[in-house]
Amino acid sequence: MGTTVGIFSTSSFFPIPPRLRRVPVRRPFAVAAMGEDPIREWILTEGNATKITRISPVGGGCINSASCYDTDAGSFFVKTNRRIGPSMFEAEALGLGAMFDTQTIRVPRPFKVGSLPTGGSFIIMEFIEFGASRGNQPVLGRKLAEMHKAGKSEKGFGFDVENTIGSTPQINDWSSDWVQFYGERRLGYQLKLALDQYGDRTIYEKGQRLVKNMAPLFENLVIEPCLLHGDLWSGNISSDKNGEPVILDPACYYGHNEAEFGMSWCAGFASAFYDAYFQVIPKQQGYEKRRELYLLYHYLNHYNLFGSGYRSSAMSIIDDYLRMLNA
Ligand SMILES: Nc1ncnc2c1ncn2[C@@H]1O[C@H](COP(=O)(O)OP(=O)(O)OP(=O)(O)O)[C@@H](O)[C@H]1O
Repeated sequence: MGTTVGIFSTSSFFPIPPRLRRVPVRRPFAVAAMGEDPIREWILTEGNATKITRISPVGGGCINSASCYDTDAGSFFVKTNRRIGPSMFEAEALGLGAMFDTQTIRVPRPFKVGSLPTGGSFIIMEFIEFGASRGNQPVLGRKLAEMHKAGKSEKGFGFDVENTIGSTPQINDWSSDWVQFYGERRLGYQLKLALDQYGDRTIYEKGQRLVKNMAPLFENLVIEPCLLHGDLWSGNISSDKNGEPVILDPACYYGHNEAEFGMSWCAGFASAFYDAYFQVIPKQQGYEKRRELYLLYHYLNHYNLFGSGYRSSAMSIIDDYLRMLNA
């Protein structure tokens, strides 16, 4: 039988919503399957279903296999990965759980993470029926800002676990200093990766020069750590059947709210999105000067993940800043 990941092992951590709550009545065939299939086991016990009526594949993801489990207690969304242990899904569940707890923007509620007996891991979460539209931009902007406002951290900048941005590790060790955190754990990590995997000394050295000289971009700012989705691009933004925005597949950490716009080059945010956002959290002084700095992390990550097509975007941002900062 697959092991379960400690903190997700009881329904009290992610209690089942009333819609899905039922007294479990187990059938003999369900008992017979226990232990061989921890997904089925959870759904038929803590998931409060007595029978699974249909399992259908859900397309769209690149990294994992996804399915919808229809049951007499509602539907569950399940992702499995046959190669990777549960730490990746554990990080996803912690991120989803943190966003869910803000009770602001809609995210799928995570229920359970565990290992598969044949190797690999799984995550079970709330199934969301998506609508046709990508959602209302002003509502998305307002709700995202509300999440940023509500998601506070007492530990500073970082997150309780490492997670991934695409498939690149994202280091989240806590820090009380945002400029240091962003310089070392975000830009510095990606620059080192480019040096190690491509031998790209030019981007590494110029990028490090920027990191050492970027403090003036943050002068006179008070930066409160707030909960970020961390990977907010159009593929991770949807809407439910009522048109409410939904955000998925996060790489959460507590950071400067402006860093959330780092993927704006492929997120399709309209001006109505930004207007609504800044009505809840006003723009800070110097926002425009930092915009490209926050894009840089994601361009570097794309360079590291997908190759040289993204190098020139990253390099020209670095060069522009070095000129602007006389560094
Ligand atoms: N909670 C959910 N309920 C219903 N459908 C979902 C839910 N979460 C994701 N999906 C759908 O399943 C598809 C795959 O999910 P996801 O994108 O999280 O997969 P992945 O392989 O983990 O990630 P990636 O997109 O990075 O490859 C998505 O395109 C989305 O349409």
